[in-house]
Amino acid sequence: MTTISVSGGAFAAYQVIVGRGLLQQAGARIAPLARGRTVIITDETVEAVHGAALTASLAAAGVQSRIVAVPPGEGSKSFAQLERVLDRLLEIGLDRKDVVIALGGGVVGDLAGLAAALYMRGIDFVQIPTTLLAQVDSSVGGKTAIDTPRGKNLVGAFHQPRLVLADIDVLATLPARQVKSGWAEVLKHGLICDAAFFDWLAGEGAAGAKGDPAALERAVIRSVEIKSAVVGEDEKEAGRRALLNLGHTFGHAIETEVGFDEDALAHGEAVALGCCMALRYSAREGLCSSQDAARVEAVIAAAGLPTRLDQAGAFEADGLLALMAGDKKAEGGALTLILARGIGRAFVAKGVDADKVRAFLIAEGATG
Ligand SMILES: NC(=O)c1ccc[n+]([C@@H]2O[C@H](COP(=O)([O-])OP(=O)(O)OC[C@H]3O[C@@H](n4cnc5c(N)ncnc54)[C@H](O)[C@@H]3O)[C@@H](O)[C@H]2O)c1
Ligand SMILES: O=C(O)C(=O)C[C@@H](O)[C@H](O)[C@H](O)COP(=O)(O)O
Ligand SMILES: [Zn+2]
Repeated sequence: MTTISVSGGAFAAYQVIVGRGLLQQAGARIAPLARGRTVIITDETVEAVHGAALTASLAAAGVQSRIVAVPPGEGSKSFAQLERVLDRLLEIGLDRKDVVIALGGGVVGDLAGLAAALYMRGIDFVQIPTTLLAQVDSSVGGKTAIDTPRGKNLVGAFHQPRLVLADIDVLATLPARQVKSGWAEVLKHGLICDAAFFDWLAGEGAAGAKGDPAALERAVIRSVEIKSAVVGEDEKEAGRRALLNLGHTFGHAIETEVGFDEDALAHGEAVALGCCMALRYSAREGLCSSQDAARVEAVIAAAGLPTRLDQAGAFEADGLLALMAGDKKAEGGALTLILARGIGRAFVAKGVDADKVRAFLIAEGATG
């Protein structure tokens, strides 16, 4: 069992606990936070697989719980599901002392976190992430959001959880494609600031992408260490936190163009492709070596993730560029990209020349 503390800035410090068998201990760990009732927000798939274990654990610790389940998938990060969840919380009659528990992947965490941020102007919530992606990334740091047809995560709030329980055992039921998708965000953390971690992920640690629990546990711990240090320094993305967006300016635009259809392209797959594009753009601009860009592509491909635009579909350069200009990091219409001087050496590039990006997108296979 490893405990990582997330602290800094204006938010109350909290613990991320990573280990095995944590779902069964969840009731005892949540009981000190839950002065009244809890509502578990989950999706229908996760409810069927892990809902009973959580409710039993809460009941054994004397904590009352109700379940609100949304349909699985990115489509639930919507105004419609947010309204439905908030209405259910009102119907159940939660008060400000009660606690929301997000049991699920990044979709559930982002939606439940936003509902908790809005409900009575903000109540406590606990994250129990059940996908690799949610354990290494979305459950930590307090970004909550829904999508709109105009772009990813454009409506949201910063609302930090009170506790995160990352149980490696729950990943045993995760489909292989979802493990790989989460692996993309793990690789991203190495690419941002830890070349030695990236080397391990590319070698011995690569077993994690195939579901090896020991490799997964190490990958979750190191990812949470990296992410929590960044969030502690810069909760609201005034500066350094934007590094966590490596691969996302390209990736989010591509996800939006495919209509948030995760059967076509899951978030982690878009991030994998986006990281390859960010490294290739960096190499094209002479910022990093083409060998580094090629190595990143090879490692990402070996993990079974997409590396080339045509693997995600057919795109128009201007459509992608318009979405990138509407990204939350853009300032006064000027593009911000996360680029790299090498593996483990990402940096925030502001005021990136849109004409150069357009030419790059065409070179990547988008139509002009
Ligand atoms: N807030 C953040 O900082 C942050 C960070 C990264 C990603 N995200 C967001 O996270 C979302 C993607 O999250 P995701 O990849 O976890 O997808 P997801 O939440 O849609 O989960 C993927 C699928 O796995 C199923 N599932 C979840 N846990 C399972 C388990 N243990 N066993 C079997 N099936 C299980 C779900 O029902 C779903 O069908 C995107 O919307 C992305 O924008 C947010
Ligand atoms: O926590 C962050 O900060 C991140 O950028 C992590 C990303 O992996 C995640 O997908 C996040 O939701 C993207 O944030 P956004 O601000 O670009 O919507
Ligand atoms: Zn992401």
